[in-house]
Amino acid sequence: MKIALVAHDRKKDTIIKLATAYQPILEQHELFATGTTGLKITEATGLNIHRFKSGPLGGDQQIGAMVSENKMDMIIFLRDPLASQPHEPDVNALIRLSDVYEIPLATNIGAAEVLIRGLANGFLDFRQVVKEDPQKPMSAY
Ligand SMILES: O=C(CO)COP(=O)(O)O
Repeated sequence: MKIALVAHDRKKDTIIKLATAYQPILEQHELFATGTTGLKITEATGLNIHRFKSGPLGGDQQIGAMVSENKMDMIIFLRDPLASQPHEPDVNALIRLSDVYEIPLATNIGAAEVLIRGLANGFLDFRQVVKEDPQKPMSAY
């Protein structure tokens, strides 16, 4: 599965802890991240991560482009709910597109843990079926 990891600055420590705790699961998948998030996770864990641009420089949109092609299977996006972001429209666009394509997306650590455990237990296997027709959102089936 293709998994995106993104965290705003005050959530970086949290996503590093998450990636460290679930490294044995995550390393079995293809990982993507926005620039700084990916760098910090790789430094802390050694996980192999494809890094896009930093979020404010377009990284969220790059992940969104993969979603729009139905090429992303799960997104962990630890948003900071207490700080405004200069690229708020990009953040909202990524979340909206994930809803369009029905991509499982967690915006906090509690939901992220459930998703990762679900991933390990095959709950995301439906994504293989969806990807057979990359133009079709899940709801079209
Ligand atoms: O801003 C972000 C997501 O909106 C994250 O970007 P960085 O991982 O580059 O800090």
